Amino acid sequence: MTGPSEIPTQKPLLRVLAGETVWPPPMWLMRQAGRYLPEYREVRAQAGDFIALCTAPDLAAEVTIQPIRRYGMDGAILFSDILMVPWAMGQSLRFAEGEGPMLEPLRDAAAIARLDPGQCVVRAAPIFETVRLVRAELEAHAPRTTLIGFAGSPFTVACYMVEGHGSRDFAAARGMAYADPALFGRLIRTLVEASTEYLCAQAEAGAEVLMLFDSWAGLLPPSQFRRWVIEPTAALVRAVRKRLPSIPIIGFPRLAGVMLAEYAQRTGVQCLGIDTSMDLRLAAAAVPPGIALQGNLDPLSLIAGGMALEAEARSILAAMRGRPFIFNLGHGIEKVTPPEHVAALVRLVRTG
Ligand SMILES: Cc1c2[nH]c(c1CCC(=O)O)Cc1[nH]c(c(CCC(=O)O)c1C)Cc1[nH]c(c(CCC(=O)O)c1C)Cc1[nH]c(c(C)c1CCC(=O)O)C2
Repeated sequence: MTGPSEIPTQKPLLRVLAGETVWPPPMWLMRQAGRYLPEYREVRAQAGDFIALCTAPDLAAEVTIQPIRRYGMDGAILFSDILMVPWAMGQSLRFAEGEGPMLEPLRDAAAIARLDPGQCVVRAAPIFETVRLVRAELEAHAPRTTLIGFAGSPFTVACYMVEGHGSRDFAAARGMAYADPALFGRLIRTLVEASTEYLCAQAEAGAEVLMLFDSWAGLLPPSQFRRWVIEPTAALVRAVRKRLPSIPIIGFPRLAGVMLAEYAQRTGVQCLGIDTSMDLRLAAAAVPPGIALQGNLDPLSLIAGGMALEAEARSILAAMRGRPFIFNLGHGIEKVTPPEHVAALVRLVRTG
């Protein structure tokens, strides 16, 4: 006899995160809502700037759903940005056309002390409303699609907060971590605290999975990687789990290389996002077998389409057959990607 609590969830992405092998694998694409879609550009123009779009629940919910409507993806990722946490703690932020994000850089103790982590979930309230709207829409029209909430990992978000903008090496942030580890540590702890509340609020509003984007983890040598990536991520995962014991968490420590195994063993995540540089078979051999993998098609192959795309996608499927796996890109989709190439990829993956 199977009681109601033992009936397995039917959502393929949640089954994989529970450690099951599902084939063909569930799929979604990082940055699947974005400028390569004409329907996104239309809503974006209507919203005005990017922050206005992230904080307008109707519009943010609409763009979150667009790739589900068009492609029937197994995962819908909340439309927002990792820099909404610093914004919600009071750091000034704007997205300048062609320049990416611009923040008022945090360079000293006074600037870090002015951050208000307690304000984070208050100012981010419209984002949780977006989560509620998307979840209701998915339950009504796409009941097999899983809603993914997210935050940046403390280290990557701290990189932008200290530097004030994107960078190839985040020298100011990494320099602070060496020169004044107590100060950098205070910023990291503030981010762990605010991100815990922020992620729990997304889950309470209806997010079924949480993902941590650590785009710049790979900049750190091993000792620093343990201190600023593994330890804060483990603390964040523990704090979220204390409140929400069963929520699956995907960690994405981009360019972690050989540190991936230690990240998998020590952070407590159920699934690892794998970047384009990593061999999937080596990643699978390096991590505990119950941990699902997600990735790692090169977004450039999706721009090219045709035989190049087909060969890359098939080699990923061959490497991952027989283990818990979620098909994805290894990095966000590029804005020049032809939408019909995404459709071709979905057809290919769906036929396994
Ligand atoms: C580092 C980082 C950021 N944001 C994010 C990361 C981690 C992943 C990565 O490494 O790419 C994560 C992110 N950003 C966005 C999402 C939404 C969900 C999704 O579809 O994946 C997610 C999960 C929307 C966005 N975030 C941003 C856009 C483009 C804004 C626009 O439409 O003008 C989108 C759709 C802006 C953004 N936001 C950020 C940058 C560097 C930029 C500028 C780059 C660009 O312009 O493409 C910070």
